[in-house]
Amino acid sequence: MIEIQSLTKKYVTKKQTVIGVDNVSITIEKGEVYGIVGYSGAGKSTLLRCLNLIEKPTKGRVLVDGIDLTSLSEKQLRRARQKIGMIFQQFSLISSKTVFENVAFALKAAGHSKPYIQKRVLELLDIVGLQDKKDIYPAHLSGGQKQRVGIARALANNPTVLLCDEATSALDPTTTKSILQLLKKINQELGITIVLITHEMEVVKDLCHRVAVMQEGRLIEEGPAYEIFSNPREPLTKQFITSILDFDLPETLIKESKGTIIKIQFEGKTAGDAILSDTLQKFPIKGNILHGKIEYIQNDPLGILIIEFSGESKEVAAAIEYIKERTGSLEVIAHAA
Ligand SMILES: Nc1ncnc2c1ncn2[C@@H]1O[C@H](COP(=O)(O)OP(=O)(O)OP(=O)(O)O)[C@@H](O)[C@H]1O
Repeated sequence: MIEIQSLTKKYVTKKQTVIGVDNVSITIEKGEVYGIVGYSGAGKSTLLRCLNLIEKPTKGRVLVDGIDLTSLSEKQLRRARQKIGMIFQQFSLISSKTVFENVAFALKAAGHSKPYIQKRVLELLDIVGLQDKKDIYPAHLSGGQKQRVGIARALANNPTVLLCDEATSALDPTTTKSILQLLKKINQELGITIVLITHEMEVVKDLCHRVAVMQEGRLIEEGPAYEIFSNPREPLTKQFITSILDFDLPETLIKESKGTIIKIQFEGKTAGDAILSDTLQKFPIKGNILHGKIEYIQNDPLGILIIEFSGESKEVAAAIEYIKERTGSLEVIAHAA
C-alpha cells in the first residue's frame, strides 16, 4: 500500500517559488493500477518522482508498505528504492550496452552474483517477450521493444510497486496497446501495484482501477475509473473523458431535426438491455438512432446513444420518462420544433 500524506513540493529559486504539488493526499491499495491524469504542468511528474523520493517533498510523507520513505537515511532509501521500479517516456536505456547488459545493470547494482544475474535476466526477458533480442543494442530496437527492456529492468529486483512516467506517450497506438497489455499482465500475474501518469484517457480506460485528476498541483477529483468516466464532477475531468465517450452532433442536424433529440448514457448492466426497443414497442413514436457507442472501462460497459424521437409530444414525453427511470442519465439535446 502507498500512502501519500499532505504532500507539497515547492521549487524555490532566487526569482520565484513554483508549487509543483500542492497538499496532495492519496492512498493506493496493494495490487491496484492507479492513474494520475492532468494537462502539462499539472504536477503529475513531480508527484510521481516524490513517490520514490527522486524528488524530495517540501512537506508531507510518503509511506510504502508502512515505511515512511521521508524518514530514511540515504542508504536505507537506496534499499527501499529497489522495491520501487520505474519506467520512463524516453525509455532511458544505456546505448552502449546490449539488452541483456541493460537489464543486468540493475541486478549488478543490487549486488547479485553472476550466475543469479544470468538466470534472472533471461527470466525477465522472457516475461517481456524479448529473449531473442538479448544481444542487440538499443539503437536497433523499436520504441515498443525499448520500453519492454525498460520494463524488464524495472522488474529486475522484484519490486512491489512500478511507477510509469508517460510510459506509452512516445509510442504509436498499436504499440501502446501491446505495452498496456504487458503492464496488465505484470499487475495481474505478479501482483505489482502500478502507479502511472498520463494525459491519455485511453490508457486509463484500458488499465486503471482508480484515477486521480490533477490541476495546478492540486488533486481535484479522485475515484474508481468507472465512476470518473460515467459521472465526472469537475469541468476538467469532463473535458478529459470527452475524448473517449462523448460525441457532438453537427449543428445542422440539430437545427434541421423535426423531432426531439435525446442523449442516453447506459451504465453497467443496463448498457446491454434492450431499453430502446422496449420503449418503441410501448409508445406509439418513431425512433431514429443518430449515434451510438459503447466503451468498456476495463470490463464494464459504458455507452451513449443519441436518438431522435418523433410523434405526439405527450407520447414522446412519456417515453423519455420511461427511459429516464431505467438508465444512468438522459439529456434532451433538442426539442421538437
Ligand atoms: N525542477 C524544477 N524546477 C522548477 N520548477 C519545476 C521543476 N520541475 C517541475 N517544475 C514546475 O512544477 C510544475 C509541475 O510540473 P510537472 O512536470 O510535475 O507537471 P506535469 O503534469 O508532469 O507536466 P508534463 O506532463 O508536461 O510533464 C510546473 O509548473 C513546472 O514548471
